[in-house]
Amino acid sequence: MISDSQWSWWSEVTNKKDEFTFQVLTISVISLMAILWYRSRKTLSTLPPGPRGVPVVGYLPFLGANFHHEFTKLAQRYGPIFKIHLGSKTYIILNSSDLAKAVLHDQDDIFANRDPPVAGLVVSYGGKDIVWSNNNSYWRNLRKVFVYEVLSNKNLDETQSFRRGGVRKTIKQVYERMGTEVDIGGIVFFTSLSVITNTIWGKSLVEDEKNNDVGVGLREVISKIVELLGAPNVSDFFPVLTKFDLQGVQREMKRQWKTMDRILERIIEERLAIKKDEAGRKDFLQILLELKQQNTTSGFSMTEIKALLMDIVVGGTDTTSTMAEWTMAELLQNPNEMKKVQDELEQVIGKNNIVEESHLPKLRYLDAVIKETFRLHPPLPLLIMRSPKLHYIYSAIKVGGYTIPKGSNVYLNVWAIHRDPQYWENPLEFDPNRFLMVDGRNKYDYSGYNTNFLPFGSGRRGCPGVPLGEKMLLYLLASLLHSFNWILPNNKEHELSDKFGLVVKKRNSLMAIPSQRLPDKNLYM
Ligand code: HEM
Repeated sequence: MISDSQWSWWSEVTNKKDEFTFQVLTISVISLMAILWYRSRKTLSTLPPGPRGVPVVGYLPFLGANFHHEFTKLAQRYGPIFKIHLGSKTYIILNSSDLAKAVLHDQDDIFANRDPPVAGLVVSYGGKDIVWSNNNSYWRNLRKVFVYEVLSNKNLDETQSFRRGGVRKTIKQVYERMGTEVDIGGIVFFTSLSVITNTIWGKSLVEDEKNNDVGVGLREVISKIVELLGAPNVSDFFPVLTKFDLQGVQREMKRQWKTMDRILERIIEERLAIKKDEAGRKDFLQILLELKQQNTTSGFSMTEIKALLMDIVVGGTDTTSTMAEWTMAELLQNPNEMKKVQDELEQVIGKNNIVEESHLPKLRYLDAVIKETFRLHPPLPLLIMRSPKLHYIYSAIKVGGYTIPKGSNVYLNVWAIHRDPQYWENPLEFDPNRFLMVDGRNKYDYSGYNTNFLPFGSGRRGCPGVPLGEKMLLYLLASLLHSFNWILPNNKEHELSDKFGLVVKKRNSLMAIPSQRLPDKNLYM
């Protein structure tokens, strides 16, 4: 038998061991908690700086209506990257070319999601289009088809005559109004709409007599859609309030979407009723319907076709016409530049000829003027908001040495980058020479490869409509400037202030008076 005394050493050791284990455990837990606390503090301390707001609403009450100006002022105080709380959401605002590169190029895949506004979801059939889909296989497929099968060089060449029709019609209309004040925004909008709809479905709603009222209505619908997409909406800042639709944005967008949807359905139905061999030359709609019938992986459903058409009509019309208006406004403000552009047109095209798309690659100075206008007035000054992919953990995403908090949205302040004296000498001066070729090479194109200049964004979410947008803009402006001389009305002050929205426009419409420039009046018919 073993006596109690024999066991006492064991019980002593065990007790001591327990005590030891307990101590080790306690130290481990405390250390672990300290490490976690330190790490969480470290993470917090690496969040970008930013203005303090008030509880619940954050910085909302202090932010003026022109977001791009406000963000630029805040960047001057807090530096090129700052965070801001608006309602229940956190936004990270990037204001430098290096930071743009970090997001658009170095971590492009991570930052290629969207956080669609309520209005965006309504107009895109619940996020079924390219603009508002997340970075997933559905979006990749839709975008691939759009870029390679719809907007290919071959298709753009084949649809050239449709665009020509739209522009020639405008020249005739302006000719009939020579000597009177013309609303430049109005005419360039109708022309862009006519050119876009011509390119998509071969005939223009604006020109077609039978559909005249539809053409006029369409302008209102598109303008309203773009306005609603850019309107600050309480439901976007406080998603829990979405069902109450306090400002009625969702309700109004549904109304506009229904009108557009009816128009698109009618056009598709009309097209389907025509036998394939009677449809004539291929426009975008024909290409999409044929892709649908092919039943391949790139085949489309009818909803996807409508969502894509919506992207093209809404995404292509307002941006292009806004840019055409800004360019005309800058040229009227800078008569020397206007003269240089018109001299070039005379040299390349001649006064006894009209502009054709084949002339466009030779119009170097006009191209530089348009790029300089894009620099000073990027139509989407904050691009379209990006969101980091959801599965990235809290501390994984870093930009400029700061942590991008989970669930935050990222705005790229292109407006600030385009006016930053670090990249642009005398940034507020209108000087197209910055965009002229040096040693046969142009430092800037629309790809956004050089992140000092990003009017179309860049990377995998950059604008896929560049080839069409660029062509339309050059063709339309070259035609208006070659056919007419333009002066400002005496009684109106000419100023270049802007008004924020998804597409930033001139605050006051540009009015100008055209006069005949070409000797032969047949060149206007
Ligand atoms: C002057 C003309 C235009 C300008 C300034 C412009 C500008 C832009 C910008 C800044 C973006 C966002 C890029 C980003 O988030 O990085 C964008 C996206 C987009 N644009 Fe354009 N755009 C123009 C014309 C067009 C045209 C003509 C089309 C259609 C034919 C078009 C279709 C789209 C689409 C579908 C997207 C969404 C891309 C995506 O999310 O993957 N755009 N555009």
